[in-house]
Amino acid sequence: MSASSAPSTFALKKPSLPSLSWTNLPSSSTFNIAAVSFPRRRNRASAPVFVVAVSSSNAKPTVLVAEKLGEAGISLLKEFANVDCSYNLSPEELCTKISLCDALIVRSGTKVTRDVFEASSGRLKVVGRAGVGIDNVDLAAATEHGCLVVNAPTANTVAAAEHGIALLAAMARNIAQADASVKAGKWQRSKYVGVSLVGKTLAVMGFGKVGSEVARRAKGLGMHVIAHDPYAPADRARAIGVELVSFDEAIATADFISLHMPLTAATSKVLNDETFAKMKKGVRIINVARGGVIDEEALVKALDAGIVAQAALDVFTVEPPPTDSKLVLHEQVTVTPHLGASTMEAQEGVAIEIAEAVVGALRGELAATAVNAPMVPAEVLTELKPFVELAEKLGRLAVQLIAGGSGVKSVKVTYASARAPDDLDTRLLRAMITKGLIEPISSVFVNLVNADFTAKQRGLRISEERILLDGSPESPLEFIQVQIANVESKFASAISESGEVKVEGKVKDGVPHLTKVGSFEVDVSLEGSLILCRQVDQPGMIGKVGSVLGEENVNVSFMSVGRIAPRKQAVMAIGVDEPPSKDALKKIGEIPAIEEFVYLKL
Ligand SMILES: NC(=O)c1ccc[n+]([C@@H]2O[C@H](COP(=O)([O-])OP(=O)(O)OC[C@H]3O[C@@H](n4cnc5c(N)ncnc54)[C@H](O)[C@@H]3O)[C@@H](O)[C@H]2O)c1
Ligand SMILES: O=C(O)[C@H](O)COP(=O)(O)O
Repeated sequence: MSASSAPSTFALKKPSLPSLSWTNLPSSSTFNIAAVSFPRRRNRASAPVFVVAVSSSNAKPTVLVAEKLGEAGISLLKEFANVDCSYNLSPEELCTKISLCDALIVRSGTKVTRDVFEASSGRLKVVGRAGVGIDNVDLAAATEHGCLVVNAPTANTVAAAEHGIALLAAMARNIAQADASVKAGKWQRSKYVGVSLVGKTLAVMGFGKVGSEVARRAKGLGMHVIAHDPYAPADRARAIGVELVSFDEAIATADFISLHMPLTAATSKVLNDETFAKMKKGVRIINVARGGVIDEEALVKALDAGIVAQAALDVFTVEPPPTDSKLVLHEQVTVTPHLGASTMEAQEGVAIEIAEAVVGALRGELAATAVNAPMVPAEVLTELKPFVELAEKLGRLAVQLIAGGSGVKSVKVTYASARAPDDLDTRLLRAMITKGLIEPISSVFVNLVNADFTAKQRGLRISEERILLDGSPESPLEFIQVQIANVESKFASAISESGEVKVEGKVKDGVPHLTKVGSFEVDVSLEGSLILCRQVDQPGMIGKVGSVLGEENVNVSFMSVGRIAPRKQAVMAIGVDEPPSKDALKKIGEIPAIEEFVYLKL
């Protein structure tokens, strides 16, 4: 943002004439913010979408691909961006490179830490995780830096499930150990007698995409499948003949336990000394989720004690695991080097999925796989579009009405709608009001990803209220009102009866309109910029102001007067296409009946 941007607010109270006070508010036009865009949908018309806000410059963006990505994905990226494929970067090298990149694509091998976001100095707008697990990305830091994180959650599901089944079967029949033995010149047929799968109970821990595919396949092998997942709907499990059970029941009854939950604070080391002790003696464990869900030392002990007969592991707490890892070297353990997603088909699919998500996000489009932004369904977004504009403009107007020195701390937003509260998702509107409130007075970039965080960080409390109106629920909202408490206004008429700076607006024919300022009713479309004047209502006022602007070649787009009563005080709202000069504003202030006025940039 340029510190020398044109003054954007002019405020004057009649008694302070002629000492005109200008307040320099940074103009959003000096930074490229693609706030929220509503692009044409390619497909998945009703798929959930997420809102992104990106575009740091007009030049071609640069995408750093830090781990091997399928060719199809690289080609897609190259159509839109400069692509830098640099693999095996050290953390320091990554931090150095990142300041020149708009997007970063990684798999599970790169730690995208807070240091990376800090080193990017705000340029990094999207992190694409070419896969599912995002435990290698510091999501809190990404959100704080307004950086969108997208993943590719579907393309490797089948590959991971197939790998789980491959490990299950290989472990049960000692395939890896027997293979090594034959290659070592031995023929140990009695040593490698396995166990059968048919009729055995498999507990699937985490009944999401991979877990349910594993369950489906295990049923095909004749296994009895149960699952534990506190968040999975029972009917989805029932539909494939799987019973959802408690954690304790799952681990106590299973002959095989297959792990498919994400690594979170709740799942970290969920298999530990205590939980191994509750398992059936001779249980077999498969892990293609994340190493951290098992306490690896406890697993070694459980293997040695015979509680766990065998384990088959694709993932480890530290990857690669130490070469002297007791777990990896254990005779009863089969290991693979995090190969779950590594099929040709999955890698091609993941590369395309992530390249599309990253390019879309860089274009400011809606990303269907955002991880750190709230989900807003496509149809809701289309309907909310004009209200999103209204919300941002009301925020912008409200904050520009505040007198310099008044800290904005408490903002109340009221949404009036004939729709039931559950039918109105206000997260997007709140984010845009926050953007409108913060951006004119700071250099912070606000988007849907970081709006709530940014507001909190600045001590800005935004409370929301919904008013349920009678009438047709066709439109999602009748009006939005923004009130800022405990502040002084540079335009006294903007203060409501209850003492807050208040602006209210609605959408008419798809265009946002300002309909109330303080307690004055106005009606002016929110396009271009706005002059608000308080005057004594009398004939000729519109003409006088209009001719000052006309002389300056400033085009008036809209004008409306709201008054308390004829010949009493009135507020005139004038929409202008061009910013009036200081001189023109001074002349307006000098019109005798005008008591105060303010020029506001939208
Ligand atoms: N080894 C690999 O290469 C590979 C490949 C793909 C996925 N994965 C990993 O597999 C896991 C599952 O991936 P997915 O795509 O199925 O994810 P998903 O989000 O579709 O499913 C995860 C499921 O775990 C459930 N869950 C969350 N907390 C739980 C808890 N405390 N107990 C039980 N269940 C819980 C969730 O409700 C969800 O249904 C992830 O950890 C992912 O990173 C690994
Ligand atoms: O979470 C995932 O998608 C898998 O663990 C795959 O990770 P990878 O992309 O590093 O193979």
